[in-house]
Amino acid sequence: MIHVEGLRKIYNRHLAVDDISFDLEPGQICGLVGPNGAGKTTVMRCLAGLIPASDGSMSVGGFDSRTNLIELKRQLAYVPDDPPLFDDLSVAQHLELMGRLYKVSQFNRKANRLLETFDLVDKLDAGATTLSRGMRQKLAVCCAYLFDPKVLLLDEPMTGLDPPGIRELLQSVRDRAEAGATVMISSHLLPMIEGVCTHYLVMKRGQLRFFGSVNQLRSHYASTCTLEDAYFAAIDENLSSNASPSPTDQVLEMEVVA
Ligand SMILES: Nc1ncnc2c1ncn2[C@@H]1O[C@H](COP(=O)(O)OP(=O)(O)OP(=O)(O)O)[C@@H](O)[C@H]1O
Repeated sequence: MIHVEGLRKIYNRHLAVDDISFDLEPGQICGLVGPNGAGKTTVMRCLAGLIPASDGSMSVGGFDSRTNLIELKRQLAYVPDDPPLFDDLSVAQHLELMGRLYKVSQFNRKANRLLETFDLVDKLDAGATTLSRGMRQKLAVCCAYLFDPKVLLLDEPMTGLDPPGIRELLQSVRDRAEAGATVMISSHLLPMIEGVCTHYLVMKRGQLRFFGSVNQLRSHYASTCTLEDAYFAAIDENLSSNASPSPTDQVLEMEVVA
């Protein structure tokens, strides 16, 4: 469902994502983890077709980003960590807009169920600017879920959510995956995503430190390790034996060579 090969992203002179490759199938939930600035959001934004990759190839649902970007975008929903809502629209109007844009069948049933799940029924007529941080996040998730995308890219979706909201969100991710969606969820809240993910992608300074299933993670690092243990092992791993320079060094070297 998601195929990424050799993805690179250079912002001006900064190599933010360096040669990342991975594949995800329907039903898989991939935790995208790594320290601040690792490149997680950049990977998601490239995959969502919001920013162009500098190199590499990507496809979603078989649609290549270079030749079929519009179809690729139709396959997925991207929920950024600070959802851009429309100031002038209410909660209900956001959902109606999404419903019309994506020609959602059984709109009322789906919208009502989402509003109940994410505890937004009381806020139906509230304007976006009057919503709390967590409510904005919940509304963005509802908008994403409404059209049943095949791929969900959730960037730090638990930020601002209360404990019931976090529980609902994680359960909804499980339900969506069970129904066949492919989910990528970036988070720093490792214990919270640990019970949900089937796969992990660990990044540091633009580079891929680990990609694989939960079982592969366990056998790679230690059979009893937690995600947090594996995370620290992966990001602390000394790559110098591969003589792999840091991304910034690589950009500078490229410039010197040029
Ligand atoms: N628009 C931009 N222009 C220049 N550099 C950028 C831009 N966006 C991100 N970067 C840089 O790219 C690198 C990766 O950023 P990114 O936001 O993808 O990291 P992240 O893993 O999502 O971080 P966090 O966990 O803090 O959200 C960082 O060094 C960041 O400063």
